[in-house]
Amino acid sequence: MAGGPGSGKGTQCEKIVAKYGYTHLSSGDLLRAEVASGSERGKQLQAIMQKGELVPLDTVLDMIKDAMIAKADVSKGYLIDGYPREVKQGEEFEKKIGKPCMLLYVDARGETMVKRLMKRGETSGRSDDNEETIKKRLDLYYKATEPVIAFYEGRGIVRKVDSELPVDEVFGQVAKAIDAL
Ligand SMILES: Nc1ncnc2c1ncn2[C@H]1C[C@H](O)[C@@H](COP(=O)(O)OP(=O)(O)OP(=O)(O)O)O1
Ligand SMILES: Nc1ncnc2c1ncn2[C@H]1C[C@H](O)[C@@H](COP(=O)(O)O)O1
Ligand SMILES: [Mg+2]
Repeated sequence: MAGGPGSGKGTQCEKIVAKYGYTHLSSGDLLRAEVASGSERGKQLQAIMQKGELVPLDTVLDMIKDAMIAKADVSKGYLIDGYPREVKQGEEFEKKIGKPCMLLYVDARGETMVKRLMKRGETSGRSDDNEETIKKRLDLYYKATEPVIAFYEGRGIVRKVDSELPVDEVFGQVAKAIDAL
């Protein structure tokens, strides 16, 4: 699952899990759980996320790998949200874990994403849902993460959905892409 901050990745993942039963792993959620644990590593991660920067590749890949292994016996398939955030992360995933069968690209305009995150910030409790950090996350998305989409387009596995539409209509496009797998 790829898309900018606030594009609707988490929203669509919830609906995918409800319909298809895949194991949803969100790199952001895994990192926030580590922060919430109060560990020393969590404190370092919090400082990075608060600035809208990316945490080190090894940290996030190890967390995803451990979470995948923990569900290996029961999983019908994995839905990974928020990873890869840069091309190098995609390459390392393939070396250490395997090749993805599809990249769902949740596409929304920058202005839409900012509006959604400012609104979400009223209730989310996420320390990175503030104007300054949102701007940094968006800039980093365009610089580091958009090239990931081009990388997988070269493999023919990108399916783009229009996340300017209402949630259920976006999900209609998502379901069509998954059903064609
Ligand atoms: N299609 C949509 N139309 C209107 N609002 C939407 C739509 N999809 C999501 N939202 C709302 C729900 C949230 O309050 C907010 C951000 O959605 P969310 O799914 O949390 O984004 P995300 O997971 O891509 O962001 P992040 O990368 O910050 O975690 O926008
Ligand atoms: N794949 C990732 N690599 C580095 N840093 C990450 C990754 N996924 C999440 N993060 C950090 C940086 C993000 O701004 C925050 C929040 O992630 P989100 O997907 O928006 O919940 O976590
Ligand atoms: Mg999310």
